[in-house]
Amino acid sequence: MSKIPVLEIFGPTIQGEGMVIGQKTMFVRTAGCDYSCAWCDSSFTWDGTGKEDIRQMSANEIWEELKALGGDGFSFVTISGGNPALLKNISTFINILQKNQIKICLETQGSLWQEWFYKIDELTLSPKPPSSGMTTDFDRLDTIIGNLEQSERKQNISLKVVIFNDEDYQYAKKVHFRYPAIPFFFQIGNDDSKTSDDNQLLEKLLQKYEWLINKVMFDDSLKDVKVLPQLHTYIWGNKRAV
Ligand SMILES: C[S@@+](CC[C@H](N)C(=O)[O-])C[C@H]1O[C@@H](n2cnc3c(N)ncnc32)[C@H](O)[C@@H]1O
Ligand SMILES: Nc1nc2[nH]cc(C(=O)O)c2c(=O)[nH]1
Ligand code: SF4
Ligand SMILES: [Mg+2]
Repeated sequence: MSKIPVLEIFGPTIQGEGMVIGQKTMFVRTAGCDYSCAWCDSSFTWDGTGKEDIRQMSANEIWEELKALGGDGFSFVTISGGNPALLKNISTFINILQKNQIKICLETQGSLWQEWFYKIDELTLSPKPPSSGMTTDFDRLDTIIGNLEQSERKQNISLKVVIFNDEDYQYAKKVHFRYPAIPFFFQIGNDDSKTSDDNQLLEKLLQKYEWLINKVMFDDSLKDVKVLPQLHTYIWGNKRAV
């Protein structure tokens, strides 16, 4: 059976971001990304620094490890990366989760399509703003969102754009107005994702969160949007695998 490159399996924890923030979940983090965002908080998945920790695992081995870690205490698994959408064979893992009545959440930037997206219960598309240094291929994103909308999966997807500055904010608005029917989340960016000084980080993130809330509050062109922090960083700072 074909293998999946896995960097982290952890949980139970809470989903710290986006459409199901607060949800109790297990996490599976795959290796490899087709992007290289300037501020990526999981750059060990693609910059070579996590290379030694990559495990080539079968879908069944991942499932067994999730059960060993989470026991009977979970019904939700979040797949993130890197970009899990690089991996066609995740479908075998998804089938195992579905067979076991586990709800599935996926984090991806929306640069690549996979047929197994149809099986994701909470699919977060997170196109990247200018500060990332990446360029969004909007034709690709149109195709992904179009496919899911046509298959009546609209209620299973959301858009989440990370904001570091005014230019990112303008980009986020452009994305929201392009897909007005898709639930939209602004997420505050963490520009210090390596520090271990939790108190200083928290203070900084709270200030930035307030800055972003104020922008949205006084922006009449934005009505039906949500503004969120990365909740897990407020609790555990930049700690990995939480
Ligand atoms: C590490 S990425 C992995 C999934 C996928 N590659 C993506 O970017 O959507 C998971 C989420 O973390 C967000 N993220 C990455 N670095 C961040 C940072 N420094 N501050 C806030 N959010 C960040 C991404 O935008 C994405 O929504
Ligand atoms: N608790 C927690 N919530 C998260 N939401 C998205 C994450 C990610 O790195 O994709 C993440 C993560 O790493 N931890
Ligand atoms: S797309 Fe996601 S994993 Fe890839 S570099 Fe950007 S934030 Fe990191
Ligand atoms: Mg993260």
